[in-house]
Amino acid sequence: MTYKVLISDPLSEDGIFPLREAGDVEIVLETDLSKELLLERIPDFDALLVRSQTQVTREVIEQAANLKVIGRAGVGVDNIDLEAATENGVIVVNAPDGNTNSAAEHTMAMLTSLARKIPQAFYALKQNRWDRKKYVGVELKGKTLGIIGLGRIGAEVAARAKGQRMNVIAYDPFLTEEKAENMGIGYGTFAEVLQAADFITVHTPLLKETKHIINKEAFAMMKDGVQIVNCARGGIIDEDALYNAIVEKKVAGAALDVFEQEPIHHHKLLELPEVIATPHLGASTIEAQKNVAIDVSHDVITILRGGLAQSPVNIPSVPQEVMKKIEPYFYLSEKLGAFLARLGNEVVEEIWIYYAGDLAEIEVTPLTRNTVKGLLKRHLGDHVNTVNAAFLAEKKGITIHEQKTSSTKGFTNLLTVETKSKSGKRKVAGTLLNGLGARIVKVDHYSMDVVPEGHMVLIHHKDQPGAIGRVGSLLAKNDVNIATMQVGRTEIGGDAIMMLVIDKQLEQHELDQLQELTDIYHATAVDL
Ligand SMILES: NC(=O)c1ccc[n+]([C@@H]2O[C@H](COP(=O)([O-])OP(=O)(O)OC[C@H]3O[C@@H](n4cnc5c(N)ncnc54)[C@H](O)[C@@H]3O)[C@@H](O)[C@H]2O)c1
Ligand SMILES: O=C(O)[C@H](O)COP(=O)(O)O
Repeated sequence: MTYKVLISDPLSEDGIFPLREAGDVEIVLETDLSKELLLERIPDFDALLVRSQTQVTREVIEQAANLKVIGRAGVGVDNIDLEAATENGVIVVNAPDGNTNSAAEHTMAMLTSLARKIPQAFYALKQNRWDRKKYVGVELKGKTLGIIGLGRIGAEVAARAKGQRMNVIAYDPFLTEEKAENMGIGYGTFAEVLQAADFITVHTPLLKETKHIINKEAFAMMKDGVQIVNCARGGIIDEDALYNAIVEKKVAGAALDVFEQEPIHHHKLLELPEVIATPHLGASTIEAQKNVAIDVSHDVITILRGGLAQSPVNIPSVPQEVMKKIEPYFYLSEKLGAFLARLGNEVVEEIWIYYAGDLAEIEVTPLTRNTVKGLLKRHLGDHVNTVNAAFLAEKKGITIHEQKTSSTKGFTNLLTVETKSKSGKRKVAGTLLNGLGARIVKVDHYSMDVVPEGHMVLIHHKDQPGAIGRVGSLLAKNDVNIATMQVGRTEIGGDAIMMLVIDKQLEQHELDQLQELTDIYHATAVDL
């Protein structure tokens, strides 16, 4: 199988070597695609790799019939419609660490340039103006830097600003006084940081809650002559409010790497001499581009080959050590879900997934999603995956319960899946036998020992002499070879089940014939 990967923004050639070296990946490099061309091309691709330029809208995602993964070689995913990706089962991955250092260094470069008016002085010099009086700056030493958003980049900026002997004060919803103290910086509320700072730098993502957090009211709280840096996202600062605050001399200067609409043309903020700017260059270093391209390429290949991503954005990430523990149960969980889906045609209303033994000791949410995926796939097809399984179940009105129990029934690990529909409950349980792989060990209240794969027939019958023979003869007459057979009963002469593994898929008329046999109540074909 060859996976087709479209790279639609410029990515480091040195960084995409994992894709180049993969024998099962075909890369198509087409940057600067118009919206129309992207829509035309996208249905052919299994993966899309972007930076911040390509707008991966709902329309693009819905058009992308084969798309499994969108890789963002960088941090911000505001150019990707995450909701649409999740709904359509497309995994989004990013490279959150690879450009942190570059973005922090760029912020410091902007801060220093702002304080010393370096770009303005350089521009004057280029125009043959030797103007030493006009470009007198201020020192950073002893000034207070207010940081809004103390994540990866904010924290790196804080460390560097301390090196410049600045006082640092920060606000972040996850920052406590104690944490700030350990980092050797001050802690403040949003308002306190704005009030205390000589320079303010923002390092939050652009979210509903952070859109225009630096607005008219925020500027009013700041010191007169404050200087602002934004190397995070346009839209965190209200550009109109910033423009007015500069014109009114409330703000002495601003350094902007990002804008509300990019790319910008003839932006009014650039007409102000107090504003310096770069065209979204925070992550534009050889090192950062190589790092993010490597990280995202690895994740994209892993996902295409059915593995779990290191940095997923629209599904919770699973730490490596947890992944190692749950991976062996992945196959079993999906097969149990799929088995139950084929047991009946009733509308499932609720699903319970019980984890016992070794399974009760580990993080099981990914297994729950995988079980639900197995269950939904019968009717929803390959469109269902671990990203959208829970979402689709909810849409279909299925409530999912996940529970850890101590009831192992003598197994070292036991995964039990139960569904409830109007006509009652159905149950299947499975285990992973050391060295022998997955087994179904219970169907409803009957004990079993069956490998969950291939073509199976589950037959409910009356425990009577001859019932098994009649089934065997009929299948033989239809040239159906039986690979294995298991029989379970509750009491002698009572209800019983046969579970047959056969070498071919049964036709409907063969199933009908089985059901017509004496003492046979019902036969269900389960093809896994
Ligand atoms: N200019 C560039 O080229 C460039 C490069 C890399 C990253 N970025 C951008 O920089 C920003 C930060 O990236 P990061 O990797 O540090 O992200 P991060 O997720 O590590 O940190 C973001 C922090 O913002 C905090 N936050 C969220 N809402 C907040 C609020 N209302 N007030 C205060 N803090 C809030 C979060 O708690 C988190 O700690 C992102 O917007 C990212 O897209 C830009
Ligand atoms: O969010 C990011 O990683 C930065 O804004 C970098 O964006 P870019 O990859 O388009 O330079």
